[in-house]
Amino acid sequence: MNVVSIQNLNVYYAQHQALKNVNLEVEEGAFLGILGPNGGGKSTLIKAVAGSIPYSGTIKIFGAPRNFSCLGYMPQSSDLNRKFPINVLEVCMSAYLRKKRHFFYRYTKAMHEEAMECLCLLGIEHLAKRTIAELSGGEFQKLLLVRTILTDPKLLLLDEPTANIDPRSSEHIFEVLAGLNKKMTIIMVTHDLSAVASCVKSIACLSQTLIYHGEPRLNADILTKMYGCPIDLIAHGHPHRVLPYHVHDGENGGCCEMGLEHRRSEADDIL
Ligand SMILES: Nc1ncnc2c1ncn2[C@@H]1O[C@H](COP(=O)(O)OP(=O)(O)OP(=O)(O)O)[C@@H](O)[C@H]1O
Repeated sequence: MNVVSIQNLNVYYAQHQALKNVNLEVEEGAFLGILGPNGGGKSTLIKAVAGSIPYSGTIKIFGAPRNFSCLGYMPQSSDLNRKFPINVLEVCMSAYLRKKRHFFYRYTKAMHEEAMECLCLLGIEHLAKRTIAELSGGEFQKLLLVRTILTDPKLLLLDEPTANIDPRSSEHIFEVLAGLNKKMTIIMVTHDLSAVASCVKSIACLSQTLIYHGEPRLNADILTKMYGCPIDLIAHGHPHRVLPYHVHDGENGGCCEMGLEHRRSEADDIL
Protein backbone atom coordinates (compact mmCIF):
# COMPACT_ATOMS: atom_id res chain seq x y z
CA MET A 1 0.00 0.00 0.00
CA ASN A 2 1.19 3.54 -0.74
CA VAL A 3 1.48 5.67 2.38
CA VAL A 4 2.01 8.84 0.38
CA SER A 5 0.84 9.42 -3.16
CA ILE A 6 1.77 12.75 -4.78
CA GLN A 7 0.52 13.75 -8.21
CA ASN A 8 1.34 16.88 -10.23
CA LEU A 9 2.48 18.81 -7.18
CA ASN A 10 3.28 22.47 -7.83
CA VAL A 11 4.19 24.98 -5.12
CA TYR A 12 4.67 28.70 -5.56
CA TYR A 13 5.91 31.29 -3.08
CA ALA A 14 4.56 34.47 -4.71
CA GLN A 15 6.11 34.40 -8.21
CA HIS A 16 8.76 31.81 -7.35
CA GLN A 17 8.01 28.19 -8.24
CA ALA A 18 9.62 25.99 -5.57
CA LEU A 19 8.26 22.66 -6.86
CA LYS A 20 7.30 21.81 -10.41
CA ASN A 21 5.16 18.84 -11.39
CA VAL A 22 6.38 16.45 -8.72
CA ASN A 23 4.98 12.91 -8.78
CA LEU A 24 6.06 10.54 -6.03
CA GLU A 25 4.75 7.33 -4.47
CA VAL A 26 6.03 6.19 -1.07
CA GLU A 27 5.25 2.62 -0.03
CA GLU A 28 4.46 1.42 3.47
CA GLY A 29 7.65 0.59 5.39
CA ALA A 30 9.80 2.88 3.23
CA PHE A 31 12.67 4.91 4.66
CA LEU A 32 13.00 7.60 2.02
CA GLY A 33 15.84 10.14 2.09
CA ILE A 34 15.16 13.42 0.28
CA LEU A 35 18.32 14.94 -1.15
CA GLY A 36 19.04 18.04 -3.17
CA PRO A 37 20.79 21.40 -3.24
CA ASN A 38 19.93 24.36 -1.00
CA GLY A 39 16.68 25.83 -2.23
CA GLY A 40 15.86 22.63 -4.17
CA GLY A 41 12.42 22.35 -2.57
CA LYS A 42 13.01 19.55 -0.02
CA SER A 43 11.45 21.34 2.96
CA THR A 44 8.68 22.58 0.70
CA LEU A 45 7.82 19.00 -0.26
CA ILE A 46 7.70 17.90 3.39
CA LYS A 47 5.59 20.94 4.33
CA ALA A 48 3.16 20.20 1.50
CA VAL A 49 2.77 16.58 2.69
CA ALA A 50 2.28 17.86 6.25
CA GLY A 51 -0.39 20.26 4.95
CA SER A 52 1.30 23.38 6.27
CA ILE A 53 1.55 25.28 2.94
CA PRO A 54 -0.81 25.78 -0.01
CA TYR A 55 -0.14 23.80 -3.19
CA SER A 56 -1.79 22.62 -6.37
CA GLY A 57 -1.99 18.96 -7.32
CA THR A 58 -2.97 15.95 -5.23
CA ILE A 59 -1.40 14.56 -2.07
CA LYS A 60 -2.96 11.50 -0.47
CA ILE A 61 -1.84 9.97 2.81
CA PHE A 62 -2.93 6.36 3.30
CA GLY A 63 -5.21 6.86 0.30
CA ALA A 64 -7.03 9.97 1.55
CA PRO A 65 -6.45 13.71 1.09
CA ARG A 66 -5.68 15.82 4.22
CA ASN A 67 -5.35 12.67 6.31
CA PHE A 68 -3.01 14.14 8.92
CA SER A 69 -4.07 12.14 12.02
CA CYS A 70 -1.45 9.42 11.51
CA LEU A 71 1.39 11.78 10.65
CA GLY A 72 4.29 13.07 12.77
CA TYR A 73 6.17 16.10 11.41
CA MET A 74 9.46 17.43 12.73
CA PRO A 75 10.24 20.78 11.07
CA GLN A 76 13.69 22.38 10.90
CA SER A 77 14.43 23.60 14.42
CA SER A 78 15.35 27.05 13.09
CA ASP A 79 11.69 27.50 12.08
CA LEU A 80 10.56 27.44 15.72
CA ASN A 81 10.31 30.09 18.42
CA ARG A 82 12.12 29.03 21.60
CA LYS A 83 11.04 31.91 23.80
CA PHE A 84 7.89 30.12 24.93
CA PRO A 85 8.26 29.40 28.71
CA ILE A 86 7.92 25.62 28.70
CA ASN A 87 10.30 22.92 29.89
CA VAL A 88 11.57 19.81 28.11
CA LEU A 89 9.23 17.36 29.87
CA GLU A 90 6.22 19.60 29.22
CA VAL A 91 7.09 19.68 25.51
CA CYS A 92 7.21 15.88 25.52
CA MET A 93 3.90 15.56 27.37
CA SER A 94 2.22 17.87 24.87
CA ALA A 95 2.59 15.04 22.35
CA TYR A 96 -0.21 13.19 24.18
CA LEU A 97 -2.65 16.10 23.85
CA ARG A 98 -3.12 14.96 20.29
CA LYS A 99 -4.96 11.91 21.56
CA LYS A 100 -7.06 14.01 23.95
CA ARG A 101 -10.62 12.73 23.95
CA HIS A 102 -12.39 14.89 26.56
CA PHE A 103 -12.14 18.15 28.51
CA PHE A 104 -10.85 16.60 31.77
CA TYR A 105 -8.02 14.77 30.05
CA ARG A 106 -5.10 13.97 32.43
CA TYR A 107 -1.63 12.68 31.81
CA THR A 108 -1.01 9.21 33.26
CA LYS A 109 2.05 7.84 35.06
CA ALA A 110 2.65 5.56 32.07
CA MET A 111 2.82 8.61 29.79
CA HIS A 112 5.41 10.26 32.05
CA GLU A 113 7.46 7.06 32.06
CA GLU A 114 7.27 6.71 28.30
CA ALA A 115 8.34 10.35 27.82
CA MET A 116 11.30 9.88 30.18
CA GLU A 117 12.29 6.64 28.40
CA CYS A 118 12.22 8.42 25.06
CA LEU A 119 14.33 11.31 26.42
CA CYS A 120 16.72 8.64 27.72
CA LEU A 121 16.85 7.01 24.29
CA LEU A 122 18.14 10.29 22.84
CA GLY A 123 20.42 10.90 25.86
CA ILE A 124 18.73 14.09 27.11
CA GLU A 125 16.79 12.84 30.16
CA HIS A 126 18.98 15.02 32.43
CA LEU A 127 17.47 18.09 30.72
CA ALA A 128 13.85 17.24 31.60
CA LYS A 129 13.31 20.30 33.81
CA ARG A 130 15.18 22.85 31.65
CA THR A 131 13.21 25.39 29.68
CA ILE A 132 13.61 25.15 25.92
CA ALA A 133 15.34 28.55 25.79
CA GLU A 134 18.15 27.02 27.89
CA LEU A 135 18.94 24.21 25.44
CA SER A 136 21.71 24.14 22.87
CA GLY A 137 20.71 23.86 19.20
CA GLY A 138 21.49 20.13 19.10
CA GLU A 139 19.68 19.41 22.40
CA PHE A 140 16.61 21.25 21.15
CA GLN A 141 16.70 19.27 17.93
CA LYS A 142 16.84 15.99 19.88
CA LEU A 143 13.86 17.18 21.94
CA LEU A 144 11.86 17.85 18.77
CA LEU A 145 12.61 14.32 17.62
CA VAL A 146 11.51 12.88 20.99
CA ARG A 147 8.25 14.80 20.86
CA THR A 148 7.53 13.67 17.31
CA ILE A 149 8.26 10.03 18.19
CA LEU A 150 5.93 10.24 21.22
CA THR A 151 2.98 11.08 18.95
CA ASP A 152 3.40 7.48 17.68
CA PRO A 153 2.83 8.31 14.00
CA LYS A 154 2.44 5.81 11.18
CA LEU A 155 4.22 8.27 8.89
CA LEU A 156 7.20 10.22 10.23
CA LEU A 157 8.31 13.35 8.31
CA LEU A 158 11.72 14.68 9.37
CA ASP A 159 13.31 17.86 8.06
CA GLU A 160 17.07 17.63 8.61
CA PRO A 161 16.85 15.91 12.02
CA THR A 162 20.65 15.90 12.43
CA ALA A 163 21.43 19.39 11.10
CA ASN A 164 22.90 20.63 14.43
CA ILE A 165 23.97 17.27 15.79
CA ASP A 166 27.53 16.02 16.30
CA PRO A 167 28.64 12.98 14.23
CA ARG A 168 28.44 10.44 17.09
CA SER A 169 24.94 11.54 18.12
CA SER A 170 23.88 11.61 14.46
CA GLU A 171 24.95 8.01 14.08
CA HIS A 172 22.94 7.10 17.18
CA ILE A 173 19.87 8.96 15.85
CA PHE A 174 20.08 7.06 12.57
CA GLU A 175 20.16 3.80 14.55
CA VAL A 176 17.08 4.91 16.52
CA LEU A 177 15.32 5.83 13.26
CA ALA A 178 16.22 2.49 11.67
CA GLY A 179 14.56 0.81 14.69
CA LEU A 180 11.45 3.00 14.39
CA ASN A 181 11.24 2.22 10.69
CA LYS A 182 10.17 -1.33 11.66
CA LYS A 183 6.81 0.13 12.69
CA MET A 184 6.52 3.39 10.75
CA THR A 185 7.23 4.78 7.29
CA ILE A 186 9.85 7.54 7.35
CA ILE A 187 10.54 10.41 4.95
CA MET A 188 13.63 12.39 5.90
CA VAL A 189 15.19 15.48 4.33
CA THR A 190 18.94 15.34 4.78
CA HIS A 191 22.22 16.65 3.43
CA ASP A 192 24.02 13.87 5.28
CA LEU A 193 25.22 11.25 2.82
CA SER A 194 26.36 9.00 5.66
CA ALA A 195 22.68 8.81 6.70
CA VAL A 196 21.85 7.72 3.21
CA ALA A 197 24.50 5.05 3.42
CA SER A 198 23.57 3.84 6.89
CA CYS A 199 19.81 3.85 7.17
CA VAL A 200 17.68 4.99 4.23
CA LYS A 201 16.24 2.37 1.90
CA SER A 202 15.54 4.67 -1.04
CA ILE A 203 16.21 8.26 -2.09
CA ALA A 204 14.39 11.03 -3.92
CA CYS A 205 16.52 13.77 -5.48
CA LEU A 206 14.87 17.16 -5.80
CA SER A 207 15.94 20.30 -7.55
CA GLN A 208 12.61 21.99 -8.19
CA THR A 209 11.58 18.85 -10.10
CA LEU A 210 12.01 15.24 -9.02
CA ILE A 211 15.26 14.14 -10.66
CA TYR A 212 15.46 10.61 -9.34
CA HIS A 213 13.58 8.22 -7.06
CA GLY A 214 14.96 4.78 -6.34
CA GLU A 215 17.83 2.83 -4.81
CA PRO A 216 20.22 4.85 -2.60
CA ARG A 217 22.89 4.88 -5.33
CA LEU A 218 23.89 8.06 -7.08
CA ASN A 219 25.55 8.26 -10.47
CA ALA A 220 27.36 11.13 -12.16
CA ASP A 221 24.31 12.07 -14.22
CA ILE A 222 22.03 12.44 -11.16
CA LEU A 223 24.71 14.32 -9.23
CA THR A 224 25.26 16.78 -12.05
CA LYS A 225 21.53 17.35 -12.55
CA MET A 226 21.02 17.75 -8.81
CA TYR A 227 23.99 19.83 -7.72
CA GLY A 228 25.22 21.16 -11.06
CA CYS A 229 28.75 20.03 -10.26
CA PRO A 230 30.79 16.86 -10.77
CA ILE A 231 31.37 14.27 -8.09
CA ASP A 232 34.78 15.53 -6.96
CA LEU A 233 33.18 18.59 -5.36
CA ILE A 234 30.85 16.61 -3.11
CA ALA A 235 32.51 13.22 -2.69
CA HIS A 236 34.99 14.05 0.04
CA GLY A 237 34.72 11.55 2.86
CA HIS A 238 31.47 10.05 1.67
CA PRO A 239 30.83 6.33 1.46
CA HIS A 240 31.01 4.33 -1.72
CA ARG A 241 27.63 2.74 -1.11
CA VAL A 242 26.03 6.01 -2.19
CA LEU A 243 28.54 7.64 -4.51
CA PRO A 244 30.46 6.19 -7.40
CA TYR A 245 33.98 5.05 -6.57
CA HIS A 246 36.33 7.92 -5.70
CA VAL A 247 39.76 8.31 -4.10
CA HIS A 248 41.45 11.12 -2.25
CA ASP A 249 43.74 13.40 -4.20
CA GLY A 250 46.71 13.95 -1.90
CA GLU A 251 47.82 17.06 -3.77
CA ASN A 252 44.82 19.27 -3.03
CA GLY A 253 43.03 17.37 -0.29
CA GLY A 254 39.95 16.80 -2.46
CA CYS A 255 38.70 13.67 -4.17
CA CYS A 256 38.83 12.54 -7.72
CA GLU A 257 36.61 10.26 -9.66
CA MET A 258 38.04 6.89 -10.67
CA GLY A 259 35.52 6.05 -13.36
CA LEU A 260 31.97 5.17 -12.57
CA GLU A 261 30.21 1.99 -13.58
CA HIS A 262 33.29 -0.17 -14.19
CA ARG A 263 34.69 0.52 -10.72
CA ARG A 264 31.42 -0.15 -8.91
CA SER A 265 32.04 -3.82 -8.11
CA GLU A 266 35.45 -2.89 -6.75
CA ALA A 267 33.81 -0.25 -4.57
CA ASP A 268 31.32 -2.81 -3.27
CA ASP A 269 34.25 -5.04 -2.31
CA ILE A 270 35.71 -2.23 -0.20
CA LEU A 271 32.49 -1.98 1.76
N1 LIG B 1 8.27 31.31 2.86
C1 LIG B 1 8.91 31.46 1.70
N2 LIG B 1 8.72 32.56 0.94
C2 LIG B 1 9.33 32.74 -0.24
N3 LIG B 1 10.18 31.81 -0.78
C3 LIG B 1 10.42 30.70 -0.07
C4 LIG B 1 9.80 30.47 1.20
N4 LIG B 1 10.21 29.27 1.66
C5 LIG B 1 11.07 28.78 0.73
N5 LIG B 1 11.18 29.64 -0.31
C6 LIG B 1 11.99 29.45 -1.51
O1 LIG B 1 11.57 28.23 -2.12
C7 LIG B 1 12.69 27.48 -2.58
C8 LIG B 1 12.69 26.10 -1.92
O2 LIG B 1 12.92 26.27 -0.55
P1 LIG B 1 13.08 25.03 0.44
O3 LIG B 1 13.16 25.58 1.82
O4 LIG B 1 12.01 24.04 0.15
O5 LIG B 1 14.47 24.43 -0.03
P2 LIG B 1 15.33 23.26 0.59
O6 LIG B 1 15.62 22.29 -0.52
O7 LIG B 1 14.70 22.70 1.80
O8 LIG B 1 16.67 24.05 0.96
P3 LIG B 1 17.78 23.86 2.12
O9 LIG B 1 18.60 22.65 1.76
O10 LIG B 1 18.57 25.12 2.00
O11 LIG B 1 17.07 23.75 3.44
C9 LIG B 1 13.92 28.31 -2.27
O12 LIG B 1 14.27 29.03 -3.43
C10 LIG B 1 13.45 29.27 -1.19
O13 LIG B 1 14.15 30.49 -1.25
